[in-house]
Amino acid sequence: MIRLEEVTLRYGEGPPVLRRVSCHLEPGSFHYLLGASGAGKSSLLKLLYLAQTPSQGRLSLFGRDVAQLTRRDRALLRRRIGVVFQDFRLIAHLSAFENVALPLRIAGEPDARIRSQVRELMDWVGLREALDALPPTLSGGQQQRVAIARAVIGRPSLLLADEPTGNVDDRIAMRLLYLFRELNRTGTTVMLATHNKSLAARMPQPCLRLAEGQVREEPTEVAPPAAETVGG
Ligand SMILES: Nc1ncnc2c1ncn2[C@@H]1O[C@H](COP(=O)(O)OP(=O)(O)OP(=O)(O)O)[C@@H](O)[C@H]1O
Repeated sequence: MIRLEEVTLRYGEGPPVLRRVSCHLEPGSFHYLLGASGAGKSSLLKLLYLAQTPSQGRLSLFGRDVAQLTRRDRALLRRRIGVVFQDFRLIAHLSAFENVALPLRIAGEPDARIRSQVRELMDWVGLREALDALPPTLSGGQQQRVAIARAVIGRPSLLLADEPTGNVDDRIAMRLLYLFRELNRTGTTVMLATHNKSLAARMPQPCLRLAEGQVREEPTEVAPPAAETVGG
């Protein structure tokens, strides 16, 4: 699904953000991408959604060397990737409903199916009341959930999410993790960049850690069971 071979990424003349990174992620896998602020998590995700190209080395997605893709191939491949951007990138003049519906409209789904699927998903992420709202009128956490719904509604082959639970409380964050896990169980490969190690530990999955330009696998942490309440 994702193969990096000796991939180096640098911006302009700056120091390398990734240094000769090699790794291979199987189709259907689910990884957390961990690392300190500035370690390069967003940069790695940008490579994977084809917003950056490796300065050196080879990146393959869905079995294709991305350096060999035509513009049309890149566009087609991107349609198979759902992305949750750190800054959401919602379309300000479209309602929350229409933002989420967008991938289905592009895919030419019939109106009735779009209506029912968007409503069901917006219910799940707790935004039933916000269907008609314009993104700038929503809170950061609500916008983040619209962005997540838009990224997953088309059941992408690959979901890349950059800090997708950064703006919501723990209860909603867990609900979103369940959503990602369900998507993964039906075949989507998931990579989720997060600072929130304790949340990740509550739904353990293999971890990749970025540090000093290198990616390494890290043992999966498991959260201790919640303390029992007195008298409960
Ligand atoms: N467009 C850019 N031009 C130049 N340097 C950049 C650019 N984007 C990122 N960088 C640099 O690359 C490094 C990695 O940044 P990146 O945003 O990938 O880290 P991150 O791990 O996602 O951080 P955070 O957790 O704070 O989002 C940083 O030193 C950053 O300054």
